[in-house]
Amino acid sequence: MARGSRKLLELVDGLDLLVEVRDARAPILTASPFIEALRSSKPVWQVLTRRDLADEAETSRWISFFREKGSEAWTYDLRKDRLDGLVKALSARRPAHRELRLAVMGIPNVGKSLLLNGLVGRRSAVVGAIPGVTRGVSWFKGRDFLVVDSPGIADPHSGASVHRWLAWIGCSRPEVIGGTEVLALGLIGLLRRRGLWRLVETSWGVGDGGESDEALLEAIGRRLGCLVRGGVVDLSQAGKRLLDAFSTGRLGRFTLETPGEAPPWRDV
Ligand SMILES: Nc1nc2c(ncn2[C@@H]2O[C@H](COP(=O)(O)OP(=O)(O)OP(=O)(O)O)[C@@H](O)[C@H]2O)c(=O)[nH]1
Repeated sequence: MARGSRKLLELVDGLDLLVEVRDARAPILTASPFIEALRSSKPVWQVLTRRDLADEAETSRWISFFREKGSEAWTYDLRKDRLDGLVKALSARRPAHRELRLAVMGIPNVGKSLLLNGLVGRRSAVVGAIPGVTRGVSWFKGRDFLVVDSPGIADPHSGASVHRWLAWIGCSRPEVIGGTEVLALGLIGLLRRRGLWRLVETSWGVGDGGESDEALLEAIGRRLGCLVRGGVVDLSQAGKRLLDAFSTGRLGRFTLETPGEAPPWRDV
């Protein structure tokens, strides 16, 4: 087991609550199996980040889905929203004689740091060791709660398909699954299969006329001026521009999973 996960596991006993961060555009894909295993021993609340990048109606469905399963659930644009609702709900859980102790957890790059900052304000208010709770971790003080800093935990057992989907939404690096161009071609296939090509067409005016994925990547490169000497398209640069624009929401909002339906990345 990775050192970070082991440390967290030791910590969990001393915590009252876990706040799991997931990406609103793919809440099942970005779940952490490590946290799932702790669900029977600790309450787990969900925070779906990147509300601003996901389809609004789908996000409402996901929030209802989690609440129906008995978990508190919230969604935020962590770059802009105030976290008043979540902070109030956490404060209401404060035990009588001490602060509530919680951890913000999740896979890498889902927004844990921004959430922690939003919960505790400026991060300077570090609290010392808490008796009976593992040493060597940092605690930050919120209004009625203490939050422990924790590393991102990637699932060590997840396969190439999961990494590919995570990379498409910016939660894994392209190098992990074969490089920018391969990843971009895979994304083009996904956009076409799922009726999302309209995002590219609306933003960049590149239509899908039934040509190959490679030809579409070349058309994007040409449209964006990703050219090398002799007017040849730099496919790697074109792929990077497509991946960046999709994952950061510059092509528009999307959600890749629907509650109650089998996650699409399982079959690919
Ligand atoms: N648009 C948007 N971007 C977000 C949101 N939440 C996080 N981000 C962006 O996502 C990136 C990762 O956010 P972090 O808070 O660093 O994520 P993390 O989970 O702490 O990352 P690790 O430390 O790598 O595990 C940053 O570029 C954030 O600005 C959100 O709600 N909306």
